[in-house]
Amino acid sequence: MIPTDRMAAVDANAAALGVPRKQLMESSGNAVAREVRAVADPGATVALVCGRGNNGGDALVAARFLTEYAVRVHLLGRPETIRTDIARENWAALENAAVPRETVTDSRDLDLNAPDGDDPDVVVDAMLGSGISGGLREPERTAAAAINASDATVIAVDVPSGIDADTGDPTGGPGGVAVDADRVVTFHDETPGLAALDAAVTVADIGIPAAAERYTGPGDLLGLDRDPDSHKGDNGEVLVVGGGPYTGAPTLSALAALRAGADLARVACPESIADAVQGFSPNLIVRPLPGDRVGSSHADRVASLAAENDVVVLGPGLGDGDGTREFVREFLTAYEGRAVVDADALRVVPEADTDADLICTPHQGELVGMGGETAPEPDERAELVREFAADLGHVLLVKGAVDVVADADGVRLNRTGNPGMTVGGTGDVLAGTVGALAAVADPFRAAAVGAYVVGRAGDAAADANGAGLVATDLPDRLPEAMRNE
Ligand SMILES: NC(=O)C1=CN([C@@H]2O[C@H](COP(=O)(O)OP(=O)(O)OC[C@H]3O[C@@H](n4cnc5c(N)ncnc54)[C@H](O)[C@@H]3O)[C@@H](O)[C@H]2O)[C@@H](O)CC1
Ligand SMILES: [K+]
Repeated sequence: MIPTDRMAAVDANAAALGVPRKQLMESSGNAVAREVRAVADPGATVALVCGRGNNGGDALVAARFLTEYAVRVHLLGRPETIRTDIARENWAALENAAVPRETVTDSRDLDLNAPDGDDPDVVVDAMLGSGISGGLREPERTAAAAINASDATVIAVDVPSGIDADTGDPTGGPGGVAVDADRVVTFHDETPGLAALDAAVTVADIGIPAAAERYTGPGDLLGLDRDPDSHKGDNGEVLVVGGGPYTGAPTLSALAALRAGADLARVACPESIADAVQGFSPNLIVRPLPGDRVGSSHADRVASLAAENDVVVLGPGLGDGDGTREFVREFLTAYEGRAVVDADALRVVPEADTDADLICTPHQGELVGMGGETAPEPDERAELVREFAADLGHVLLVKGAVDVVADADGVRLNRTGNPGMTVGGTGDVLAGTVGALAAVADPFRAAAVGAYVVGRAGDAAADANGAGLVATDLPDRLPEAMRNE
């Protein structure tokens, strides 16, 4: 089962892998034609009712595959108003091939009958699919009533028009108008709502590469755009807790969080390094903690700072003193929010008793230090990481030439990035980036997208600086890396 928004991401990832939407539409249309053949013999009459989006486009393709049937294509609206290039191209192909078709501008005029006046044997509902919002409007609304009044076998493309593919409920609310389909032919994977319908569902493989789902890609960035009406704070406030033996690490995390879209980045660090951190950038808000190491005496203060933020990034540059471990343990025991845990804070996680939602970002050595297992081959490693994530009850992002993101339910692999990124500090950039993303997306997605965009930023930095890239090259390249194109 795959929710509609995830399907859109997979679709865009497939395009990036070289399988564009038009090719998928060809396979979808072919699958619709196969479904028609399964219910009606050659010579039967088939009415295809097409909307002007890609759902309609699927049926325009199907019409080309149904040469042995008496096909009639009904387009709801004028051809010039078809909304996508690929659907328009498929309409043009029908026109060129003189396939029987008509445009219906007023759906009260929609006549599904065959030329002899008989009911068609099959009606294909391709008015609206996953692009629907709200209840059916005209002309689709009246057309849906005409389809439901017919005695034909009704085959819906992707989802019955007027039904929410994720819930199975009418998009117009209880009692809303929707097509009552006998059969549904859907693509790649079933959306959760289809199981609730009283219709036979066929899931057609349309040739989306498995890698489009398993690997991160540009589709994973869809839906992360900032709401134009948002106010300061709506896009995330991130608290980085770190520093002591190191100054650059918490600074890099905080700067990356800002470049990844956070509205505010605060750094809680020992006062011994507070001026140095502030000196890196006036964009940072520094909260000094007494002394030169973070220790358990700071747990209450950090807990109250954490409460003012959406996400905590715990660990960059903290070091591994005894008092530091105690601090991490105490903090995690009390904290119930979201946190990215990195570096020396990681080894405390397996023994911590916490209700927090954690995203742990170990490299493979740190993973082993936490009690996890690794393997050289990515798929085998992915399964080991998934099992360990399930044991921990947290999201894991294990860094490597291929990054593995896992929780109890799933795995995503990431292959952006390059060997130049083994330089110090890139992990701090990643932790801050994931922190910013975790303020606006669920933890698994934040980890997957974070790995993807930091790798992309690293690839851009390597283009400019080769193997001489340094971690400070990365944050400024994040905005470009997060652009979905
Ligand atoms: N991987 C994929 O995502 C694939 C999708 N395909 C097809 O593409 C479909 C999605 O295409 P689109 O995104 O173009 O969306 P639709 O074809 O569902 O149509 C969306 C358009 O309908 C209009 N609309 C929205 N809500 C409406 C309402 N309540 N009443 C009347 N009109 C309304 C809007 O103007 C919108 O642009 C899928 O359902 C599937 O059939 C396939 O072609 C191949 C692969
Ligand atoms: K449909």
